[in-house]
Amino acid sequence: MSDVRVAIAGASGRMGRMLIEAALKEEGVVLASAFDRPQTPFIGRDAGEMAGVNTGVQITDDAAAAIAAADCVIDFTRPEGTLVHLALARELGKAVVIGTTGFDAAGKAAIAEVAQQVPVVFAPNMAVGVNAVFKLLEVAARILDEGYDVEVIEAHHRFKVDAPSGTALRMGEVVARELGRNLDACAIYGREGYTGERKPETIGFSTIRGGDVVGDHTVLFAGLGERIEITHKSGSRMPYATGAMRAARFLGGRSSGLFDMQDVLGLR
Ligand SMILES: NC(=O)C1=CN([C@@H]2O[C@H](COP(=O)(O)OP(=O)(O)OC[C@H]3O[C@@H](n4cnc5c(N)ncnc54)[C@H](OP(=O)(O)O)[C@@H]3O)[C@@H](O)[C@H]2O)C=CC1
Ligand SMILES: O=C(O)C1=N[C@H](C(=O)O)C[C@H](O)C1
Repeated sequence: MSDVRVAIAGASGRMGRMLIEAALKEEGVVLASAFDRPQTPFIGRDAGEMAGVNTGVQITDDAAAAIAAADCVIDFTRPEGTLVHLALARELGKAVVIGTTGFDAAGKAAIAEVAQQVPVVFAPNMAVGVNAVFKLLEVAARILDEGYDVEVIEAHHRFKVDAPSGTALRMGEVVARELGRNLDACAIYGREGYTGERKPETIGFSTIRGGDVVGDHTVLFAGLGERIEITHKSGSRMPYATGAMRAARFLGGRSSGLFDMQDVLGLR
């Protein structure tokens, strides 16, 4: 199979930098372009500068030209930016890997619609370990289907803008699906004041924000007399970035369709 030429959106962001580094290392992937918003001070600088590498690819503020130069755009930015880049990818007939979290229902519907015309991987967490945890949660929920309260706890760095994390929400969705519940109806996002006793069918979410925590997620199944905790801790952003490269390679040769990392990793 031929190399996949990737365009990195949000090139100077935390994930953008990591994605550039991963693209330079990953076999079968070529860094075609990198772009960011016009106001960032990194426009015109070499995409590898922050990793101490000269790539010959300059960060541009011309998203359309950057996407046109690639087979696949990899986007970890913000929902509003991703939707603009997605529309450009559709016009230009390019594949899209979306790692951005925090979409509302309309944003998710827009992604599904574009995926009818171009291939898209859309996943809140591209790390292999987290995707393994999604499978472990299916098994745990099937076994612990009665008498256990489900709580999802996540911690991230102080700069994160959405809560709960996309990963925490997906964990809640996975467990709710296995338990035959609808997450929209049973989720409790934080508690305060006189809450009354916990309702057994609820799935609670707790969010911690602080310092430079890369990303920790725990799903707690709490029964009377025992507790089971399934935890994933990220020590680096590189597993997200290498997962995104796998996703870009997975899309090579596909003409349309909406996929997630479970598809990419063959875990479906
Ligand atoms: N799926 C996964 O595996 C992972 C997903 N994420 C998600 O990726 C996203 C980015 O995270 P992170 O890298 O930490 O964020 P950063 O804020 O560090 O980077 C975001 C980048 O996108 C740019 N940007 C912001 N708003 C827009 C916009 N409206 N249009 C175009 N570009 C924009 C920023 O530019 P500027 O600096 O000018 O604001 C910046 O370069 C988040 O949604 C996060 O939850 C993160 C890690 C893993
Ligand atoms: O913003 C982050 O940093 C992360 N965001 C993703 C999420 O919202 O789940 C993935 C990871 O937890 C890091």
